Amino acid sequence: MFHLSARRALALARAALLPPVDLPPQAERAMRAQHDIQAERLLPLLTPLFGLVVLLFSLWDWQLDPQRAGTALLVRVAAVLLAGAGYWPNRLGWGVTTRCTVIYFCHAGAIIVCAWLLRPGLPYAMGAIAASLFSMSVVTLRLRSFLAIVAAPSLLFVLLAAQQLAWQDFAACLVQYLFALLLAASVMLLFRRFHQRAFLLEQQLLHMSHHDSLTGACNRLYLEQVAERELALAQRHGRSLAVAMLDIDHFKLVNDNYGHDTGDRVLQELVRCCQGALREIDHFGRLGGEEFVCVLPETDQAEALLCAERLRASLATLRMATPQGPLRFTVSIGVAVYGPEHPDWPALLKAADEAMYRAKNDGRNCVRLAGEPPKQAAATPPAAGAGAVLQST
Ligand SMILES: Nc1nc2c(ncn2[C@@H]2O[C@H](COP(=O)(O)OP(=O)(O)OP(=O)(O)O)[C@@H](O)[C@H]2O)c(=O)[nH]1
Repeated sequence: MFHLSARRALALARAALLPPVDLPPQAERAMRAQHDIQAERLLPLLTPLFGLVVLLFSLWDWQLDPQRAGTALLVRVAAVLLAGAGYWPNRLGWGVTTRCTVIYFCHAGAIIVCAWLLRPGLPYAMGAIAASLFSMSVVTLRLRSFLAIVAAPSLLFVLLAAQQLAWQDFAACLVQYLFALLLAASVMLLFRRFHQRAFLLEQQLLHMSHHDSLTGACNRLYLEQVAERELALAQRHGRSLAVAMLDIDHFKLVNDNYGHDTGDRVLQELVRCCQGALREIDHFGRLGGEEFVCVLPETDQAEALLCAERLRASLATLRMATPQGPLRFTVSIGVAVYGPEHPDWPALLKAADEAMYRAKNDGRNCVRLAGEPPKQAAATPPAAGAGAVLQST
């Protein structure tokens, strides 16, 4: 039994000594915003809990000092009513810290004032006053906010204790209060550290579930979600949207002639190059194998063809060093533009796929547009030497 407790204490101490998590500022802001949302949801649920606590305190008041219990009850009820402004979202747009400051000031203030009013005095309520500090150590992840929340009730406590107590009792209460404050602040910092770790882990898991582990491009599932969202936005705002499907030409030959490792490097290099060539608002994902898709929001047909051609040309000029010498590869691209002929994601993807296969049939290393009449001039003429797309040079 003792052994278990010692191990637990050791684990706790080790957790407390965990090095701080170095979250980038943007992730730190996202974590705080996520925590604020959770805390905001929690606040209305606390109303019945604090209501019950007030009721129990009032019963205790009658037990301690029946003569002044009525006045104390009035103080407690007034505090509950005032605290209501913090429990529910209001039109003033108060943030979580402000709402917690109001709630804590009303409740802790009521405990302090009632203890001061009742005959046993403040030392009897030290346990409740100290315990109330800990409830605030989980509602914020910022030390500054925590100190701002507890500042006013702490000042009230010090003033009333100084007025009521003899010097020695005042000093003893102050030491207890400061000790509780220090512990509550440490709990808050520890809670923040655990929260940071959990957030970091969540972000890593999210990234893993959204991205292809080999290339780092979005995976099929995530790309579909993103594309559906972009399509809904395009539909709603009457904006254009295009999709380009890329397929590496004769990729099987790369694997057969250069090995799978080099094949993998080709896929990674393609993703790096395409991501570098696309805009921030574009999305690039791997459908599977050597097939990739670009979702291009706010892009019309002419822009999409230009973008696809730019990708094709920059990939065709890449030279990859391999043990067998430099390797170049090309891609065939099919472009489809959102419109009545392809009104949703599956239709758009199918159209881009068909256009891509037309590019393959037209000799590879070229761009084709969905819905383009077969006899019409090609959007991009097949590049020189497109028949033998994969070459060692
Ligand atoms: N190295 C590597 N190869 C892959 C991966 N996924 C699929 N492949 C290979 O990609 C090749 C695709 O070959 P095919 O579907 O015949 O297409 P292709 O050779 O590119 O021919 P075309 O598309 O007609 O130009 C297969 O040899 C697969 O094994 C991967 O993650 N890494």
